[in-house]
Amino acid sequence: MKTTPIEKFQYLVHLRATNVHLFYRLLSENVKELTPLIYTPTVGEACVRWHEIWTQPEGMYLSWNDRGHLREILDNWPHDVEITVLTDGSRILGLGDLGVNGMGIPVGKLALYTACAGIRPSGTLPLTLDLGTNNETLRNDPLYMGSRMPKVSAAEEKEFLDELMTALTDKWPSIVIQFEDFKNPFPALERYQDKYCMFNDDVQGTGAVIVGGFINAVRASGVPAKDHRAIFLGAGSAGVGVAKQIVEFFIKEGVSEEEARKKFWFVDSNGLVTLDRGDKLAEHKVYFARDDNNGRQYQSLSRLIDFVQPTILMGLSTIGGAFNKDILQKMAKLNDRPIIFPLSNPSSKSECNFEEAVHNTEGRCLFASGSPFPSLEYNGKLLTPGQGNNMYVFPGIGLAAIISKATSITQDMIYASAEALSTSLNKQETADGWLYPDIRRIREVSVVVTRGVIRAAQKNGVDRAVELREMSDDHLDQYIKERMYDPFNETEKTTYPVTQPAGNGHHPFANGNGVEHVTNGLNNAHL
Ligand SMILES: NC(=O)C1=CN([C@@H]2O[C@H](COP(=O)(O)OP(=O)(O)OC[C@H]3O[C@@H](n4cnc5c(N)ncnc54)[C@H](O)[C@@H]3O)[C@@H](O)[C@H]2O)C=CC1
Ligand SMILES: CC(=O)C(=O)O
Ligand SMILES: [Mg+2]
Repeated sequence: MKTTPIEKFQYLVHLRATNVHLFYRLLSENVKELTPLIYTPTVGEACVRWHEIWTQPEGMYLSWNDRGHLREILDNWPHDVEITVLTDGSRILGLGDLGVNGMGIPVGKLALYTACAGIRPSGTLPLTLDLGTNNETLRNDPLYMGSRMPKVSAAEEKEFLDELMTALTDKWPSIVIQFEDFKNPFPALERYQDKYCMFNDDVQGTGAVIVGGFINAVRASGVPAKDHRAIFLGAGSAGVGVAKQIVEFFIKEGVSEEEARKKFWFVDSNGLVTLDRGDKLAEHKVYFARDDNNGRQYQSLSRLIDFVQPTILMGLSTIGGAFNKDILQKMAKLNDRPIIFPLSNPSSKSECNFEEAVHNTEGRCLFASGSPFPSLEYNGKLLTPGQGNNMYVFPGIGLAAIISKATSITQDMIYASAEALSTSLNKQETADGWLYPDIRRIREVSVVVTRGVIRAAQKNGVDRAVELREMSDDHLDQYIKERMYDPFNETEKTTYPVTQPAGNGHHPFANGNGVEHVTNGLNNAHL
C-alpha cells in the first residue's frame, strides 16, 4: 500500500515504464486525483529528491561536454519526436536551481501533453540540459547525477542552445520546442521565437492561462476593466509574462496601452519596482517600473495595498504564506470581489491557500492558485478553487502547433489560447461562478484551445497544413479529436528510450555514460 504522495509518484513512474497504455488509461480516467501526483505539487518533491528516489532512466540528458556533437547524439533517439520540453533545471517551480534533478518537470509536462492533448507518448522527448548547477548542496551530494561544476555562463549557455536548436530542427523538422523553468528565459525567447516553432511556457503559457481565468474574474468582479489596479508580488518571468498579457486584454477592452501599463505595481525581492530604486533593473522589469513614486520606496505589502487600493493581488514570488490574514482582510475591505491569485508552485510556495483566502474574505474572493487545493464548505455552500496553472493551455498550444505544422508560435496564437480557455466553461461551471473549467474535462478543453490556436496560426499565415483552413469549426474539432492518442484503443507496445546524464558514476544505478548507451526503459536490466 502506497501512502505518501512520493510513494504514489514512484509507483506511477514504474507503471508508465512497464505498461504505458495502462498508465494513460488510469491518468485519463482520474485526472483530478492523479495530476497532483505526477505534476505539482508532488513533482516538486520528486525533483528535490530526484537523486535519492531515482530508479529508472527517463528522457534525454545533454551535457556541456556533449557540445559539438548534439546532432549526432539526437540520432540515438529511436522515435520520431513531435514535441520536446526542455529545461536547464535552473528554476524548478519555486524551488530554485535543482540541476539535472529538474528532469521531473519535462517528464511531468509531457505526460500531461499525452493525457490532456493526446500526443502519442513516443512522440514526446523530455530533455534536460546538464550545464552545471549553482546548487552547491546538490553538487556535493554523492548521489547527484549531473556534472559537478557551477552553471556555465549565460554566453556559454547561449552557444549551447544555438547548437541544440539547430540540431533539433535538423533531426525533426516539424518539432515543437517548449522551454521550461529556465532562471532567465527572456534572451532565448527573443532569439528563437520567430525562427523556430518554440514557446516559453513560464512566460507565455502562464500569461495565457491567467488571462483565460482573469477574463472570467473581471466579469464576475463587476468592476469594468478600466477601473482595475493590480499588485504583483514577484517580478520574474511568470509575473511579467502574466502582466504583459493582461495588458493585451485591457487594450482589447478599450483601455490605452499607457493606461493599461500604469495599472500594475510590481514588488520583487528588492521592493517596489521603480525607475529610481538605485539598482540596475533587469530589462524585463523596465516596462512596468513605476516613475510616479516621488522618491518613496516600499515599506511592506500591507502599506502598498493601502496606497494602491488594488482590485487584484497576484503572487508569483515563490514566497509561501506571503498573503497573510492582514493582507487578505485588507483586500476584502477594499473590494466586493477581490481577485486573489496565489500562483507560486508547489503548494508550499503558494502565497496563501484556498481556506485562508476564503475565511479572510468572507468567501467573497475570486481565487485561483498554481497548485491544486481542495474544495471547502463555507456558510453552507461548497466553494471550489480555480487552478491557474499553465497545464490548461500548453497542451493545446503544442498540439495546435503540431497539427497546423506551424513554422513559429506567434503571440496571437498564445493569446488565442487564453480566449479559447475563457470560453471553454460549460453552463454549470459558469453558473457556479468558476473561473476555470473542471480539470476532469481537460481533453475537451484542450480541443477548444487547440482549435483557437490553429485559427490564430492560420490568420498569421504561419500554418503549413493549409488544407485545415477550409474546415468548419465542427469539422476541425473532429479532426483534432481523431488525431488524439487514445490509450483505450492501443495494443502496440511502446518502448521508452532513455539516456543518462554525464554524471559522476557514483550513483548506484547511474552508468554516467552520457549518451552512448541508449537504453530501453522497459528493459533496463543491463544498467
Ligand atoms: N501557476 C502557474 O502556472 C505558474 C507558476 N509559476 C510559479 O511562479 C513562481 C515564480 O516563477 P518565475 O517568475 O519564473 O520565477 P523568477 O525567479 O523569475 O521570479 C521570482 C520573483 O519573485 C521575487 N521575489 C523573491 N523573493 C521575494 C520577496 N520576498 N518578496 C517579493 N518578491 C520576491 C523575485 O525578485 C522575482 O522577481 C514560481 O513559484 C513558479 O512555480 C511559474 C510559472 C507558471
Ligand atoms: C507551472 C509551472 O510551469 C511552474 O510553476 O513553473
Ligand atoms: Mg514552469
